[in-house]
Amino acid sequence: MQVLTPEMMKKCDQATIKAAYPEILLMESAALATAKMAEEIIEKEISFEYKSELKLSFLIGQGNNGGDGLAAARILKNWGYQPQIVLTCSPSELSGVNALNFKLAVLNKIEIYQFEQLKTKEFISLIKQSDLIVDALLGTGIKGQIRGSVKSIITLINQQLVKKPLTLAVDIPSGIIAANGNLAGDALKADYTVTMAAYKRGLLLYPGKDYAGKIKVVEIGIQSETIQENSDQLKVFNQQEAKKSLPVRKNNSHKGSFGKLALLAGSPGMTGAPILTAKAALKGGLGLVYLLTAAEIAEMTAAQLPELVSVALPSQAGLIKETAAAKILKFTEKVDLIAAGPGLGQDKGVKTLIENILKESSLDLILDADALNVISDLELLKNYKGKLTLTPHPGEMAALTGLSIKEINNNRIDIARKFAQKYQLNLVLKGAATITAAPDGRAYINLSGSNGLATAGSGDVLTGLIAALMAQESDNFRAAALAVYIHGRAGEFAAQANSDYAMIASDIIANLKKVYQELQ
Ligand SMILES: NC(=O)C1=CN([C@@H]2O[C@H](COP(=O)(O)OP(=O)(O)OC[C@H]3O[C@@H](n4cnc5c(N)ncnc54)[C@H](O)[C@@H]3O)[C@@H](O)[C@H]2O)[C@@H](O)CC1
Ligand SMILES: Nc1ncnc2c1ncn2[C@@H]1O[C@H](COP(=O)(O)OP(=O)(O)O)[C@@H](O)[C@H]1O
Ligand SMILES: [K+]
Repeated sequence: MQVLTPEMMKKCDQATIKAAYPEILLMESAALATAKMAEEIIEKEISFEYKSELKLSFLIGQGNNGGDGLAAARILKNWGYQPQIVLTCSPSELSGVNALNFKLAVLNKIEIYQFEQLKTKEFISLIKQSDLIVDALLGTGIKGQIRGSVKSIITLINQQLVKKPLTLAVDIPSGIIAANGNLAGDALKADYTVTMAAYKRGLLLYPGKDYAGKIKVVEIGIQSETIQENSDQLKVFNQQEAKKSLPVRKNNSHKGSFGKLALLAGSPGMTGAPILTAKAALKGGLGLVYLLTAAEIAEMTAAQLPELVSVALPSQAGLIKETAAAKILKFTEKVDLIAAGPGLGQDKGVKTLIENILKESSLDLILDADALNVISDLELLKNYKGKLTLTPHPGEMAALTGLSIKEINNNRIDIARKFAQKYQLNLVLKGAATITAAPDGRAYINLSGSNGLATAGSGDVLTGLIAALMAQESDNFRAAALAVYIHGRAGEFAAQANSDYAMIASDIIANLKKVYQELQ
């Protein structure tokens, strides 16, 4: 499912209206979907005897988001509810379809208040008594910081209410910038968001994602072709996408059919990282892992994971020597892909080693952690003969690009995509709302995961999973995106069993089986 910017959404609306779909009808569809969602929430969350006893408060802004709210209030009134409306402007300031929907609300005898004419105490009391707030103050048309009555309403609710009533946001929580998920000063937190036609970027990026609650995308009459034509190949990776992408395992197979991985990882003091990566790769369905590691720890790592084949490499002070490059390259002739980085350590030797692999190999190659940290010549990435995948967290991405971590997180979608296209590689930009970007411009925002994944070794597990899925699926980009999804979903299961606080990276691996069972 597509993810749009406000400009793309506007183009979709305009194209639909131009193709003979009257604007009022589009708004009515949005309103009907909103009313249905409100009713679903009421039935699920509130116990009541009569619909008419429920207090449904609609906060209405001056634009089309407010228009959606006005029409939804009227539909719910017709279904037997008693909605009330708080308007942020005077009725004379409404125009077009919004003015028409206001007239219809009046005709349907809905109780209407103008915010400016209410005393603060009256407004607070009205909100406090509400069973459900429908937030139709601002949608994708927000410009600048919140101001005027809209700002007063959001500030009053956020500052004066200890417990906010259940809230349904129309299209996007008011105050969240649809283009990037940032706050326009402040925003109204929702428990649910009903969003029209497609996801908006701001619903999936932080802090916006924290304000959106449970999101439902509803169809309002905009054709999927119109959305395709006016979007930019950015999609969500959700369970549906994961089910579609899960590689089919052949029965007539042997361990070679599911891939042989050369994992270049580990150093004394960081013996856990290669084990986590290797274990995740095997548990992810890969056939065979060779751990190529510093001589000092080869035996010890092999003892930790009996399924592993450990290969000792010449080392100096615990770090693999650059002279090991020839041995590694020779060894990799018998594998299908290479993953390098977890716990590898960093020095001049490691840097030369990674550079040599980039110059000489043509296998599928995944670079993570220390293997990323030692890269200084980005041209080596561009010129790599095989298919390359990088898995930086924002700190590593900052080092690669010269941008700050803040800049990366503020614009993670576009930065990841540009980098992937410029250097012709797959890029997994990790962190909450992980982006997977392909060399050809495709990109996914991952929807699974929880803050429990922010734990030591979690990234090592992801690298193993990416290797496992790449070995089983021919489209490396899709494999990486699927691995990110599976990692996140296993993290959700791990958090259910242990809590976000008490889960560790091994718990992610332990829960992979549940994800595979769910997806099969
Ligand atoms: N035909 C369409 O374009 C459709 C639009 N839809 C709805 O319309 C919304 C977009 O409508 P609009 O483009 O009218 O924009 P909005 O309704 O999101 O916001 C524009 C209004 O908010 C005010 N405003 C903007 N920034 C503000 C700020 N920082 N502080 C206070 N007030 C501010 C403006 O003065 C204007 O009145 C969507 O989110 C969706 O809910 C849906 O009904 C589907 C059809
Ligand atoms: N708050 C969060 N929500 C969801 N996923 C997260 C969060 N924080 C981290 N992650 C995920 O956890 C993993 C952490 O990887 P990384 O930063 O490399 O950690 P480490 O080096 O400790 O293994 C990544 O997949 C990242 O996307
Ligand atoms: K809204």
